[in-house]
Amino acid sequence: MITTEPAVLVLEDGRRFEGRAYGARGRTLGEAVFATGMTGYQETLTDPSYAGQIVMQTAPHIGNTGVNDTDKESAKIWVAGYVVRDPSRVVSNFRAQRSLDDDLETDGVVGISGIDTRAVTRHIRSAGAMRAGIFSGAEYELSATEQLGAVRAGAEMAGQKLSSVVSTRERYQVPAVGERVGSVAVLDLGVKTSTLNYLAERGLDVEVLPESVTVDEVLELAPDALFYSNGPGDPEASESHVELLREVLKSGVPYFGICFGNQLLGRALGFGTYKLPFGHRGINQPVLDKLTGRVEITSQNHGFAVDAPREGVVDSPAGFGRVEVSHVSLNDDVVEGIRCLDIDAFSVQYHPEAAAGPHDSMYLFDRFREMVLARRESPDGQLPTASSEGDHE
Ligand SMILES: NC(=O)CC[C@H](N)C(=O)O
Repeated sequence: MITTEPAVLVLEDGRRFEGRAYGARGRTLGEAVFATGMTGYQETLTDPSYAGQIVMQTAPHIGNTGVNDTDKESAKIWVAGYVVRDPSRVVSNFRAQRSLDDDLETDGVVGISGIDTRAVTRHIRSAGAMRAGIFSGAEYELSATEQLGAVRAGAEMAGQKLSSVVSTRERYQVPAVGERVGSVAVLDLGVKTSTLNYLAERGLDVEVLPESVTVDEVLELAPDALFYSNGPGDPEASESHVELLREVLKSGVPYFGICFGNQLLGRALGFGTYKLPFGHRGINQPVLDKLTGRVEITSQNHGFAVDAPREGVVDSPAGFGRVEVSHVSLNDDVVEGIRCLDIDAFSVQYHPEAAAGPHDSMYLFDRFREMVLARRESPDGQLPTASSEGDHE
């Protein structure tokens, strides 16, 4: 229900933005970030990579089409908090089952509306993503000093390991659809439902594994391929997943990673990762595929990036052979993809499952399928063929 109850968004640098309570009431803390997608709020909210973040939508009208059970990318809303300008007073869509406000409340997500999201975005764009808090209900009554103190006592995103918060507790399977190509072990670091479906639709039997799985457990499964999903947190704090990846790569299993999985491949290869000032979050981020010269409009949600040379082929500092940056952001030249030339491994920094977003990057799932097929046909290490590389849909 849209109310006039007050709420306040407090940034760690002391800025305060007064608004109205939205969703659950109370206090929430997290990293304030902005997302520029004009559609797809439900997919954004249920993307586990947003755990620990207070997400602000730059699109002014949110909630117009309500929510349904089919567009969820995971079991619940993961954002730590939600900031919008004008929540829709009416829900109007034939697929709507509930209002967004209902789900925010059910999932206990504290939000705020009536915020000049443009002003906050401009501020974050120049000052950088920072810790923030939303205070409503009884928490609104606290003094400004107490609220700011709470925000400043909150955890910084840098250094946080959040995979165990979002990962599945138990293994589960998604069976291959159509002609079976092989099996893929998916390390669930915050995986989205669409990703699993796209892998299964490429003929892969999907085995989803908790993030705490050991190397031996993965190798025991003898998967035809390994996949690392997107996920929240700082890649630098995920050393166990980097170690796991190194061991599996050494055993020759083909690898594809997206977003967090790109950062972890970067680290496994021996490159560093660093925090971007305010990150890339939205569904119209232009990326150049250097291999084909094509530009993709991509769906993105990341605050960290891989530090690797943009030009040419370099040796992996960790001894995995030759590597090249395959994709770059056309906005700021950030590394958006990595390709290994001597082992079967590649990854992208964006979300090819495009939930929400344009489907330009779907070819990457085909590229992965080709890689798995090539490896099965020539177990001694056939690299993907040139024809599969340019296989855009
Ligand atoms: N969507 C993701 O996988 C995000 C990766 C990482 N948590 C980042 O913010 O950069």
